[in-house]
Amino acid sequence: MKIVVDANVPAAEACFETLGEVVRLPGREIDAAALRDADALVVRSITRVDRTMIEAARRAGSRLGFVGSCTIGTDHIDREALSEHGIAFASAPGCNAEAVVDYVLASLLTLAEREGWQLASRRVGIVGVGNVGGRLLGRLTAMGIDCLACDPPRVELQGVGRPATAGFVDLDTLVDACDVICLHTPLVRRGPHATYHLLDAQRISALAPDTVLLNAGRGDCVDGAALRQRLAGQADLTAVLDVWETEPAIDTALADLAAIATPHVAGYSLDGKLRGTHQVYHALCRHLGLSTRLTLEDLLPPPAVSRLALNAGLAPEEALRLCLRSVYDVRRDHDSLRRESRRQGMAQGFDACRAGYPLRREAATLVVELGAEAGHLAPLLRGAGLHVVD
Ligand SMILES: NC(=O)c1ccc[n+]([C@@H]2O[C@H](COP(=O)([O-])OP(=O)(O)OC[C@H]3O[C@@H](n4cnc5c(N)ncnc54)[C@H](O)[C@@H]3O)[C@@H](O)[C@H]2O)c1
Ligand SMILES: O=C(O)[C@H](O)[C@H](O)COP(=O)(O)O
Repeated sequence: MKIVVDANVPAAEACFETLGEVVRLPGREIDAAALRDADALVVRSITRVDRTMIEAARRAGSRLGFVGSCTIGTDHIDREALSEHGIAFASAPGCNAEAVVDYVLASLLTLAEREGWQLASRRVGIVGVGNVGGRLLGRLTAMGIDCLACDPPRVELQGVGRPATAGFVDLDTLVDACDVICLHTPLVRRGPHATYHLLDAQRISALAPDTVLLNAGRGDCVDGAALRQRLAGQADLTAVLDVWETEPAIDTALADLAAIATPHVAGYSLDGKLRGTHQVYHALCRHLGLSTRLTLEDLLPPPAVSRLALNAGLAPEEALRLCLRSVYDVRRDHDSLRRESRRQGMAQGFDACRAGYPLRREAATLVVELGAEAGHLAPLLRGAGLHVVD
């Protein structure tokens, strides 16, 4: 059994060599020829597994029977074509959702520090309330932050056994009423809830001055040219962009105008990536009728920083910023994209930052000890997802 695996999939040998021969290839170079004698393909989101590729592989005699994507997003996969060719598919729902929420909190706390405001004074609008948006809503609400949510497909599906959507609003209401807008929608090109350019030129021009717009869903959900125009012309918005149109050759002018610009790494915690690999390994074992031998715990090392002790003297948001930065500092990712895109050009710099991504863990891996005088920090820190012990 031959399994072709994207070179950026961590722990691929540990997982997939228990099932067959593993062949590693750069994700952007995996094509039909690479699949000629493959039984399974394991990718992340940069390999386009489309009809042309699948049909060319089949014409070349490929016996490909399984495709797995170790990611949440699946817009790079033509699932209809896979199913027509009898190829099983699995993705990794929710795998890196906690990491994306860490990214959002780290970004908002960084902006608040830079611009001199408090997160507690802002109303946050969340668009797309699935694994990522739902966790974000949960953490922000637990932190006492005022939130609005928008998810029309979820509202349509509500009923027995589905999470409540009472209080959800439509997108224009959310855009009107929120100081911070966080996009966590998948890329859907067609249909009643299409998200392609969900934030189009009209909605971008309707954003109130001082709005923070954060996109960690998919780049195509925002009209990048319209956003660039607004940022260049009025300079009254703050953009936090992790995802972009035309990655990795993204709009350099837009990246320069964004307050925080990162190379599609919001979900790049080690925990999130390994969870993605493990979910796909699990699915491939099931597909082959085999039992799994490895648990996620077998793959995860202990965190480099696991404990922090806080005493009196820190304001609540300052304490939270300090704790989150000890697990993840978004400024490092922003700086490395600036540096590498200048050094190597945007497309190569973008991919280099991702391929050489430093070790990052999730907020939940940090234990925060609070001294007797710091007990009042507990609700905010716990709400933000940290493991607090008094
Ligand atoms: N930047 C990153 O590193 C990163 C990491 C993980 C996921 N993502 C992206 O974020 C997306 C969301 O992730 P998730 O795990 O929450 O997915 P999910 O499928 O659990 O949730 C997506 C939610 O968006 C909603 N939605 C769909 N169309 C909508 C619309 N028109 N308006 C409002 N809401 C809409 C869905 O109903 C669903 O509740 C993924 O599809 C992926 O593209 C990016
Ligand atoms: O969809 C996802 O899970 C995320 O966008 C994920 O972080 C993508 O990672 P990549 O495929 O870019 O390595």
